Amino acid sequence: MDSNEVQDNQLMIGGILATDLAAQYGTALQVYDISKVRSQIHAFQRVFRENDIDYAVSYASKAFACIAMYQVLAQENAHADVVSGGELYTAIKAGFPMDHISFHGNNKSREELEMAVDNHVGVIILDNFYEIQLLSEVLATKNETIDVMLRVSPAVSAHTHEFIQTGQQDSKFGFDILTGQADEVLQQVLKEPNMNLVGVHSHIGSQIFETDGFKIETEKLVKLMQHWNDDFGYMPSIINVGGGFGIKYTDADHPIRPEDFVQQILTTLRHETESRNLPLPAVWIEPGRSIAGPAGTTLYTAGSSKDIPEIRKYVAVDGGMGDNIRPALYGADYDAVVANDVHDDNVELVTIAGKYCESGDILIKDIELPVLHPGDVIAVLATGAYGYSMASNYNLNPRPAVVFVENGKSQIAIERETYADLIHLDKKLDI
Ligand SMILES: Cc1ncc(COP(=O)(O)O)c(C=O)c1O
Ligand SMILES: N[C@@H](CCCC[NH3+])C(=O)O
Repeated sequence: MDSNEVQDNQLMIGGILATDLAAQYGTALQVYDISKVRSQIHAFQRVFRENDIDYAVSYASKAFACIAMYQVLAQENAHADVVSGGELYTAIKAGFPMDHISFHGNNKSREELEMAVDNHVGVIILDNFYEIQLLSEVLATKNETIDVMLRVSPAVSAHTHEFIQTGQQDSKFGFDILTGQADEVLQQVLKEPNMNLVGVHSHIGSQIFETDGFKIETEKLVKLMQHWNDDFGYMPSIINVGGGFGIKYTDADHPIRPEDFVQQILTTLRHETESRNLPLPAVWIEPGRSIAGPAGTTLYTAGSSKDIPEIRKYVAVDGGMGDNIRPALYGADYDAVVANDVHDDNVELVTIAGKYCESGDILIKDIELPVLHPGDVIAVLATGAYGYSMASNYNLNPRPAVVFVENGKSQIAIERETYADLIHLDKKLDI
């Protein structure tokens, strides 16, 4: 952990004592140090500028989105990709510039497409043939035109958990290159009178540590550009390489910096386009985890414990799989500190369990922490991506509050759900 974040053995987040945040807002609490969000966006933007390549840093909303997050993204001139009417609605309510939105999804509904067209989103990323038919009808009815990209599946198997691989040939996303679907869709879309094809998209997966997959992906996209130009007279002006840059969760992870993945992609792109005598396209990226993940910390309060001699000591916290499903879903590992006692020689091996009625509700298995007492604040680190955004109300537990901190100031971004919120859609039976 960054030593600047510890003062007098106390964890600081964005210049504020974590224990003060816990006391002020309660736990479980999702905290974002917004300066980290900003600086990662800047780092991505800098790489493009240094390489003199036209770009968009399009944050993948699915990692974590709320009105305040879209406001920060807009302040930093980032784009955003949305994958649902709900994400689009939230961006609209935040006043996010619609021309900076890319609309993704492998089964967009007619209503979602109408919403995207009515709000003039920047680009719709087409994923399947049915969607083209729907969008074509929507555009004709409304007499509108829109920019589109084609999502292709490049047959790159990234080295990551199989649940979060997406670029392999056997994937539900995008048009397959190898079987000729990508060529077929290209010809179809070029004939669509109301669609303006601006580029090609692919995404190979998430939490990737090796650069090889991105290099192969870029080579394949350039090869596809050349093939489309030679055989169909179409040259994409944008290639969107998706996201997936891996981050450090524990000391076992040794990722390169997220912006260094982009440098590798740009170096490959320049080499490939020059050797084929092709124009350099603009490059769009869609980082989610690398922007939101390291900026997030979840604060919990330690409660009960159960010591099974010679077997394991469990310490339970006031959250768990409802606010972070990743350990249960992917076997994901996290690191944690005791916010009110970061460095202490008196440590013990414990397992941090959640409060949900599920044996698999374990946040961290076997971690050495200073001896815990009820009331201690445990901070689980790097929880900013796919934590709150995948949260549930399992066991009818309210979802935590989300707080943004920066330069010593904190502000609620999402209120803690109340019990009343939990039942606000319920109807009493009258039969
Ligand atoms: C199409 C697309 N773009 C971007 C992302 C963001 O990926 P990550 O959060 O790993 O950067 C995802 C998620 O895997 C995705 O499916
Ligand atoms: N939810 C996944 C990533 C999903 C990526 C979406 N395409 C995770 O937590 O790692």
